[in-house]
Amino acid sequence: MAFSFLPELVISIVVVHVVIVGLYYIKSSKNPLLPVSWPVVGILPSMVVNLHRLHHYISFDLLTPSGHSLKVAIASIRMFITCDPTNIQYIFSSNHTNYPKGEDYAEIFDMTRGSLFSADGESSRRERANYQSVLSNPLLVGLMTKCCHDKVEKSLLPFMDHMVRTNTHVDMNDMLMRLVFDLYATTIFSVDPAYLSLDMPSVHVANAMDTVMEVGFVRHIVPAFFWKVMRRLNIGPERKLAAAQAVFRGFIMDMITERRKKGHIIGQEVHIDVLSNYVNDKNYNDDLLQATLITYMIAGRDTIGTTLPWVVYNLAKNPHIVSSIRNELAPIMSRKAAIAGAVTMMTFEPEEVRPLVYLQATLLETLRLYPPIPIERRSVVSTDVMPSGHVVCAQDIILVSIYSVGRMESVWGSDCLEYRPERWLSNDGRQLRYVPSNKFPAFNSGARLCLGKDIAIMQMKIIIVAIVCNFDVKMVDGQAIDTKLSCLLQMKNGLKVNLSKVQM
Ligand code: HEM
Repeated sequence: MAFSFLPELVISIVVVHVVIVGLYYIKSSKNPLLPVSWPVVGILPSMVVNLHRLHHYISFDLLTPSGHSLKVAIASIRMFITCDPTNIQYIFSSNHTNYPKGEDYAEIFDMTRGSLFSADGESSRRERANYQSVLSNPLLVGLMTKCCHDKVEKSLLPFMDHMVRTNTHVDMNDMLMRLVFDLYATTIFSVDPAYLSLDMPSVHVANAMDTVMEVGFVRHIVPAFFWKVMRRLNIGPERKLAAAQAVFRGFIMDMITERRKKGHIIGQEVHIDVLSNYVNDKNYNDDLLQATLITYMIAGRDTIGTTLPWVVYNLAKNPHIVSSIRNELAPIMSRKAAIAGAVTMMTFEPEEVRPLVYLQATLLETLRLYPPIPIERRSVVSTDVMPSGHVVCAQDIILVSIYSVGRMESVWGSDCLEYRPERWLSNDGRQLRYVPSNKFPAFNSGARLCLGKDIAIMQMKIIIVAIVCNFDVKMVDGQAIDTKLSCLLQMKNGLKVNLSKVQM
């Protein structure tokens, strides 16, 4: 009892220590942005000073000057940070069994414990096989693309049209996040929460998902002892996380309960959603079922929902790329117009968008510069030597900066910081160039490669062509486009745009 305040006292002492060292560091350093490793706290002060530009700091202040890989300490945590493609190949493919996600990872993302998201070894192979079989079922894939097409036609385009008619500017980040949440709730549970509708309902479950990723990020960078103490005391970010987890879990549990009550048949139709593959499977108890469905929501909603606003942002900044996409669409549009006559707005079917290589190059270029999962974390089982010559020791943490790989001059050339979809195309512009996943790890690399890549590309194509073909998008002046501190590369303050209709 007498020591019940001890954890808070320890936290306070450490926070004060870090702040004093940080202030001293800013005052004494000629350039406070340059990293210095301090005794006890390591690079923590320089990282704290640079948190607002973390990914740039990792890429250009840490990795570029050190030849793309370095060992650092953040307080008591030993880390090896890399973006070197030969190391990536080694970590994710050639010697991947020595670099699992690890127990720390499962603790950080405790909501997903047991599911593929945080599993390693045999259980990850078993779970991965199940996900693979669900996500390659042609009926489900068909449903996912059809549902995307329907959502675009019935929710997205009417919403955007309304914004034009009422001359209201739109937060594209918010709008697309709502759309993608609806899309994934519909394909996973056959329930459409209609987050994207004119009355703009509260998006508390989507907000809770964002909080999970924001506090997950804090758990990555502070020593486990601190966040566990905060969790126990239910203070600070951990208090926020506990509330968010309750909302997210509550939503998932409601979906499961509802399905168990109503069964698989609605009217004459049998559900072919994700939930129907698991709900009667005896290998999935309630906890594992919940964790699995949470993983599906995160895998689809977080990634596509994070990427789409960056696509729109880059298109708004590059009108010549919008023209190139429209040129690629022109033959399909005139064919459709000849059949349907004059239409006010157009949508596109999966078969129509599949061959559009310039559009695909635009999506890949966005993922190169703005990967929704900017950092991958792995642990080290036993001491080993990386291809770059660095020795990593058991218990070290490995951070692979996917964000940095996309901005490496040695991989992408001297124009690596330019947004240029053409770099993905063959000389005649008709085919996509192959880039191995260790040089383009936005969809991960090796044994744990993303299982939803093709679905994601198809859905993003359907959504982006509908926007590009029907609307002109102009960014509202004077806004700072920034990223959140999160495990995802989400926009911090949204993306405000003005819309106008393209005359068909
Ligand atoms: C822009 C879209 C997407 C991107 C950039 C992306 C990227 C990634 C990345 C980086 C990972 C590895 C994550 C980790 O190490 O934990 C991953 C894993 C995974 N993704 Fe995606 N993803 C996208 C969309 C999707 C979609 C739409 C689905 C399914 C509907 C999906 C299903 C999965 C699954 C099941 C895994 C786990 C694979 C494993 O751990 O073995 N992804 N994805």
